[in-house]
Amino acid sequence: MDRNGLLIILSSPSGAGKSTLARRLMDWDDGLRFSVSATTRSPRAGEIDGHHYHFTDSVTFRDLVAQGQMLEHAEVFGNLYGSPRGPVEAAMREGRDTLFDVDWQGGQQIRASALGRQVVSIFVLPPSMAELERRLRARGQDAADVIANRMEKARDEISHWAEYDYVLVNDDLDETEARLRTILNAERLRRDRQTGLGPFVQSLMTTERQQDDLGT
Ligand SMILES: Nc1nc2c(ncn2[C@@H]2O[C@H](COP(=O)(O)OP(=O)(O)O)[C@@H](O)[C@H]2O)c(=O)[nH]1
Ligand SMILES: Nc1ncnc2c1ncn2[C@@H]1O[C@H](COP(=O)(O)OP(=O)(O)O)[C@@H](O)[C@H]1O
Repeated sequence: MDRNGLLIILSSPSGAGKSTLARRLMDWDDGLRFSVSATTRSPRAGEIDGHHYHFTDSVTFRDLVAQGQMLEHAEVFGNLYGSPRGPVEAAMREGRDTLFDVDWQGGQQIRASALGRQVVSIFVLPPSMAELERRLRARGQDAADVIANRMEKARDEISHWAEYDYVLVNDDLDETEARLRTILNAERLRRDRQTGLGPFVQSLMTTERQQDDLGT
């Protein structure tokens, strides 16, 4: 395929809504591939191994890193997280766009490696810190100390907002999803302009020249 797959990075402080938004984007567009991360964190209730994350132990995780099998990796909230390289490279060969749910460290590493591809990075902000905490509690997945730790780290994550191409305040979920779709549609047009339109434009210009040659 001659189309270049986009690398789409979604980051936010924990609880701002990026997993929810990522899921909605995947439901909207079945051409998009989600990069399933590996992590040493324990599964939450309802999380499926191989779907939400590849759950693993730290020895295995470090082996994968040593073998160069991680496109990027980082320690977040005391656990290791990383994006396996193989599925991303396969998606790129197929010309498919890949969506990453990673923290700011992952974002920086993907931008730096980039695999020669167009990178689109999006940072999601909560409408307020009080609403962020309310969402973490309402999610009902984490113990009080885990939530406190995530709130403490939220400002560090937010401090990296300016490194991103787009910054969205996730107040109304439908509205934020609509904005994400707009971003994806526009970035795909930009990609097609760069990679797919050259021969077409060339053919238009050649047609015109042939008409000139016939004196029309
Ligand atoms: N660098 C990096 N960060 C990741 C990866 N997967 C998840 N994260 C980040 O790790 C943080 C914690 O993720 P998680 O434990 O699922 O908690 P949640 O964000 O509150 O749902 C989030 O900021 C994720 O974006 C990854 O593969 N690499
Ligand atoms: N715009 C929104 N308004 C209200 N609740 C939201 C919104 N976006 C997400 N949520 C809820 O907030 C909680 C945290 O969202 P989640 O997607 O798990 O965040 P993250 O992946 O960034 O940690 C979930 O319970 C989710 O349903």
